[in-house]
Amino acid sequence: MEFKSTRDKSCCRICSRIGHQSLHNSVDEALLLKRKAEEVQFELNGRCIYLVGMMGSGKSTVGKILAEVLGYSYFDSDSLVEQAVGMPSVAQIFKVHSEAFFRDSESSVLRDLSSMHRLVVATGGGAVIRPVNWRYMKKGLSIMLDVPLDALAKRIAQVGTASRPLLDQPSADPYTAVPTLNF
Ligand SMILES: Nc1ncnc2c1ncn2[C@@H]1O[C@H](COP(=O)(O)OP(=O)(O)OP(=O)(O)O)[C@@H](O)[C@H]1O
Ligand SMILES: O=C(O)C1=C[C@@H](O)[C@@H](O)[C@H](O)C1
Repeated sequence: MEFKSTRDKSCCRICSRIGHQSLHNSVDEALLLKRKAEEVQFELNGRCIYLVGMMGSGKSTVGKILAEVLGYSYFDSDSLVEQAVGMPSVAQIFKVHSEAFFRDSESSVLRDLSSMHRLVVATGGGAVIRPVNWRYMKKGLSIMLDVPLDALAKRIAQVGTASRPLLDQPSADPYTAVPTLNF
């Protein structure tokens, strides 16, 4: 695969509006990730990749890049649960049913995925708390995205906590709530 340099004049005109350094950092990170994926492609031998990590740790962002480079299909397990339950959001599933109901459905989704090949799966932030989920994920390769809590809180604060059932409490702001989650 050929990588086109983005450090040309038109790129920098865009950067001058949205923050040159941060855009170049994310381009560099994506490029590095693509190169690493190419390196491990043949050793994977079709095994699935499960991305685990706290909410906002970058599982979807990284997962889509990995899937594209590896020629894998990308799935988000939260979205699959929403489809299976027939509800538009995790927040609604928690509210109408319960977290336990959501977790049961999440385990069924992971069980079904575990019999497949050539998938990159972005798991839900809380998928790691159930041992049975690890039994399913062990059939592939699991990768933890370990992001410092203050960076996570900053990312979550940028989009708000309304769609985040575990953080959407009257007293909770992400800077104090994220470190209290027991994952
Ligand atoms: N390496 C990174 N550096 C800075 N910001 C990032 C990085 N990766 C992702 N982000 C940003 O963090 C936010 C969350 O990313 P993303 O949706 O990929 O996380 P996630 O782990 O899939 O979240 P969730 O599990 O809650 O769905 C997004 O706004 C994304 O642009
Ligand atoms: O958005 C949220 O608040 C959550 C979504 C799912 O990933 C869950 O796994 C997580 O525990 C909470």
